[in-house]
Formats: sequence, structure tokens, C-alpha cells
Amino acid sequence: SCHHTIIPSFILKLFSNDFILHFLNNYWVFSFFSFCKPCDNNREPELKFVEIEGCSEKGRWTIGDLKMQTGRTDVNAVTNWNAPLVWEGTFDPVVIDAIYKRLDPRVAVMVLAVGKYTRFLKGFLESAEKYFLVDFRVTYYIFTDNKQDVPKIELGTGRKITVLDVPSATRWQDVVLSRMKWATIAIDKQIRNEADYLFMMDVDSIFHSRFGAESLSPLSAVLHRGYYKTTRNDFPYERRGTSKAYIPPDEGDYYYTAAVWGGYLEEMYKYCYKQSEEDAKNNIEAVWQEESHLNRYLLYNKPTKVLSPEYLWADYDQVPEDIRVVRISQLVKNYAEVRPNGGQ
Ligand SMILES: CC(=O)N[C@H]1[C@@H](OP(=O)(O)OP(=O)(O)OC[C@H]2O[C@@H](n3ccc(=O)[nH]c3=O)[C@H](O)[C@@H]2O)O[C@H](CO)[C@H](O)[C@@H]1O
Ligand SMILES: [Mn+2]
Repeated sequence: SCHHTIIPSFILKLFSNDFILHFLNNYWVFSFFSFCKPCDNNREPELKFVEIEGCSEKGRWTIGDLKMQTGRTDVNAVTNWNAPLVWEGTFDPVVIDAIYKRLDPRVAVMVLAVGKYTRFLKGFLESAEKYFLVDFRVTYYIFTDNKQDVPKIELGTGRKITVLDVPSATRWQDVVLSRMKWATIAIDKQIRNEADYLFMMDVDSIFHSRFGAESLSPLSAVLHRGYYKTTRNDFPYERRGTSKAYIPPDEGDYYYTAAVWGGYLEEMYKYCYKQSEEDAKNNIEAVWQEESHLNRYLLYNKPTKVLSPEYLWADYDQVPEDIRVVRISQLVKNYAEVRPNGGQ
């Protein structure tokens, strides 16, 4: 039902920089602003402005649907550069999905499944179909050296799988580092034209609960579950000045995991790929491979959304009280058995 109460016109900035909601001529109106999509090579801001009014179409919501969130007092829900820090209880899932649905974004999920890691694809894909951006358009880009082991999975409407070839590797470190390279190349060749938002994820993961549009932003990073309660001196940043991933002592906001990233990502991957190539030339490998480069990138290019460790937990660890929902969790695996060069 529509609401026709007269409310003085005002602008309410909600959740992210991506849209505003305001009251105009007795209607709630959404306005989307979207900048620097993956197709904008030179990052010239492309202002996309969509205005919608009225009440009753599909994907639309009314004021009655807005549940006031009580928020969270036990955790920090905003960064010190004023970006949302997303926790269960700080957003309304129905409202935020409906808002992003207006854009009907195309979402790309890139995963590497090299060597024995193809065994994780079935669980990853099946659980993603249940919980990851349900009702949104999603393409899974699977980078593998082993096409015939990619399982056939039943997908929802608007969702598909694209398989891309990558070479086999003899060191797991090379696979992890190569993510930046394959991502950069595939985005450039193909994905840029096919997707608005990109995710890169570890394939040895299972979705257990809703992972929705609250995760979308130009640059979304996930707090590493092991370091969200420690001080920055305990972050495992690259501390050797000879590596391009170097972060000086007394700098750093958070330690982010490399196992889930979202956003436009193109610039980030290009940067990290270049940095890791420089390191290789200088015969140095960053302490946590691409994770180290990504952490350095994010120190100087702040994420527009930070996602709590709900967005990547691990079956290795107990779930503490502040993690009210585990949305996706890394599996316990036998490192020595699954990796080409064993655990080390
Ligand atoms: C939770 C977390 O922080 N995860 C990070 C941690 O991961 P993990 O210890 O979980 O590393 P991992 O073995 O899962 O490797 C990361 C990903 O690379 C792919 N892969 C790896 C090896 C292989 O032989 N074949 C293959 O396909 C696969 O998609 C896998 O999920 O450390 C890695 C190496 O620094 C990465 O930074 C991961 O993101
Ligand atoms: Mn992993």
C-alpha cells in the first residue's frame, strides 16, 4: 500500500554511497549513483541516475516494510573513514535487497579450482545457489586446469557458470599468487563487459546463511576472523621493506582476508598483480602472498564497505558471541593432501 502522508522533503543517506532515498511529492524516491564500474578503464566517473517513484511494482517496498534496526552496541558498525562495517542486525535484509534489485546488477564470482581443489566446487556452488545473492544475476567464473572435473550444478534463473582454463602449478603459493594475474586478464578480456560487481572467493568454502546485497559496494573487504580483535601490531602484514607489500609499523586499519573480496576490483587486481611481479623480479614473495598485497592496497585505498567476519568464518574456529550468523565458512582440509607441494 502507498503512503501519502505529507512529510517535509529531506534526503536520507542510507547504508552506502551507492544510493539515496528521499521524499518527494508524497512519494519515496530512490536515486542510484554509480561510479567507476569495471568498464570504466580510466575511472572517469560515470554518473548513472535512476529515479523511481510509486509503490507497488515488483522489487519495490513501502515505508511499512522498513523495520527500524536497533543496531548493535557490542560491535563497531562504522569505520573511522565513515564506511559501513556490516554486521547482522545493522541492516534490513529485505529492504537492502529490494534497493539493489532496482539496479539489477550482474554479479561475477571468480574462483580458482586448480589441481585437487576441484573437489570443493560442488559444495561451494550448491550452497551459493542457496544463499548467495538469491534472485540476483550471478555468473560463476571457474578458473581451472581440470575442466572435466567441474560438476554439473542446477542453477537458478539468471545464473550461469563459465569455465576458464589456467595452467597447473607445482606450488600452492603460485596458485594463490596467480589469482591476481588471472583475474586481471579475465576482467580485461571478458568479465568487464559481463558484470557490474565482482567477487573473488576461496573455493574451499561453504555458504551457510544469507550473503546478500548488503555486501555490494565499489570496494568491499572482509575482516580476517583471526585479527578483528587484536591490535594492529599483531596483524601479519608484510614487514620487510624489500617487498612491495610492505606496511610500516604503526600503520594499518584492519587485517583483511584474501578469501572473499567484492566490488569493481579491476584496479585493485591490476595494482596487486604489478606489485607481485615486481617482488618476483626481486626474488621476494610476500609473507601471505596476494593477501599481503591486497592489505597494502586497502591501507591506501580505503574500502567503501567493510564486512564483518560473518562474511568469512572457518570451521577450524569456535563461533564467538559477536558472530551472530556465519554466512560462509572455510572447510577444514588436509593441507598436505590437497596441495601440490604439501602443507608448507
Ligand atoms: C581464510 C584466508 O585468509 N584464506 C587465505 C589463506 O588461505 P587458505 O589457507 O585457505 O588457502 P587455500 O589453500 O584455500 O588457497 C586459496 C585458494 O586458492 C585456490 N587454490 C589453492 C591451491 C591449489 O592448489 N589450488 C587452488 O585452486 C583455491 O581457490 C583456494 O581456495 O591463505 C592463502 C594464501 O596466502 C590466501 O591468502 C587465502 O585467501
Ligand atoms: Mn581457503
